[in-house]
Amino acid sequence: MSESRKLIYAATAALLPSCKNRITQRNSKTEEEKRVDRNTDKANMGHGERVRPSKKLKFAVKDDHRSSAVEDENSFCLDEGDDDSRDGEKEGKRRDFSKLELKPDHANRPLWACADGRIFLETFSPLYKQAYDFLIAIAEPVCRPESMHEYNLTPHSLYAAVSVGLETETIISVLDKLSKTKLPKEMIDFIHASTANYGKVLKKLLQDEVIARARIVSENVHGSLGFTISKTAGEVETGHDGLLNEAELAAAAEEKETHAFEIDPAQVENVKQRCLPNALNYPMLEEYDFRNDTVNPDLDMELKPHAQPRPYQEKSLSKMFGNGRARSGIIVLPCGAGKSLVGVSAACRIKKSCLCLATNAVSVDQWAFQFKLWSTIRDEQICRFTSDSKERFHGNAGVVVTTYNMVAFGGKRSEESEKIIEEIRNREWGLLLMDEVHVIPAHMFRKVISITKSHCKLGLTATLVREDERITDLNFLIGPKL
Ligand SMILES: Nc1ncnc2c1ncn2[C@@H]1O[C@H](COP(=O)(O)OP(=O)(O)OP(=O)(O)O)[C@@H](O)[C@H]1O
Repeated sequence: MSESRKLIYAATAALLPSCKNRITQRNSKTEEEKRVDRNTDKANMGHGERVRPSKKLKFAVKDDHRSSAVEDENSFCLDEGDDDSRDGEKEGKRRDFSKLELKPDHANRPLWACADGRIFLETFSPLYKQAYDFLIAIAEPVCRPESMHEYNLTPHSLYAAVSVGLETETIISVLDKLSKTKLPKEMIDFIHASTANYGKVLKKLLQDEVIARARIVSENVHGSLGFTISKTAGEVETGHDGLLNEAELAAAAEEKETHAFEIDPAQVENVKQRCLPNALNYPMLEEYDFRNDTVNPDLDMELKPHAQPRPYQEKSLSKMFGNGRARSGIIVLPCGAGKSLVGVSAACRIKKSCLCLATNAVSVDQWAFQFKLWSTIRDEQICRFTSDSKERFHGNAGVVVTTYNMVAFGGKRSEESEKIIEEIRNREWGLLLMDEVHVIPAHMFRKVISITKSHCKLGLTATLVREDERITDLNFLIGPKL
């Protein structure tokens, strides 16, 4: 794999409840988006009920994770031995806000910020929209009854925030401005702990034997530590700029230096594992510097003029492409919100070969149709690979749409299928586009990820709620929620 693979590390301290097993869902206030929200409420949230995973599910996932290690161990979630009355008592304490110190003008402010990292947003506040945009950038949505929505600060949500250019102090000061109460010290400490080491950990990582061995030393490096150094302008997600003063904006937009080193593609999974909370505890983002990838041929494909991503689709894409590279991760949009256009837009920006994985042959046809509908891809550049359609694209680069099963299948294949799967295995894919990631078990991800070589992985889903215990950590296998 070429040198364009970049790994960006962010230090976090896992002190707060994990984002695992929580619903994440977009919200918006336009009429069109409200319609979409209603669909999602029905589909995912049991008509507006609070949706936390069942205890059974939580335990199953915990067990499943014993070796792959995720932040659940640091979670404030209730212990397995708790009975219902203790659950109720603890929940009661968690919901007791009487100790929070109200600011005099609290009525004008939309947020309640709690010491345990939970944040509640009043949906009737005039500042709702700005606060919503800001919270989506820094926290995980948990649930959204009609008048009060709940969010949670997590290590992953905070490292995603700093990695798109938000400064630690900006996060704290905007939260403070929006909060009805003085920000709890525990929350401030947590934000510092989760973000302080962002971008400063490469040296530390290289002290680890596994990671040091995985490193490829390139000639084009500077400085005694041998990192490649590049400069990018920090970016602030649009939508909450109005809440920041000029100094904060300037700080957030300041030019940033990125230090990087390359690792052996065969070692990617090992390096990721070393960075998990049970080892070095530096959760990782994976980025693809597609503009500087001269090894893989370009795919001549643009969005058609009628393809105009909606603001929330654009927002998801800007999180993925925020710093000029393509960041691996998961985009969560409600049913019917247009995930296909988001996927096609991502492929059109990267302009390299794209492998699109769907759950069944009908979806494969729909994805092939969506590529042709929204992009200028030529018929001979896109093909379907299912048990009924064994197509191959012409030229150096193209899009293959297939199913998870077709790629992961371990049994005997027809000669024709064998040739196609060989091509899929041998090619470097600019983008691995994965539909419906919430229903795909972890072992299937691991298999398709190990069989295929992709620079950027984008998962699409309407919900991150775990459907059953087969699904382990999507953050680890694909990337964080974007
Ligand atoms: N920006 C847009 N402009 C116009 N139409 C759009 C846009 N985005 C999506 N659509 C349309 O909205 C409909 C739903 O899109 P799509 O099937 O991609 O949704 P989805 O998020 O994949 O839904 P599901 O989760 O149900 O599969 C489609 O008819 C699509 O053409």
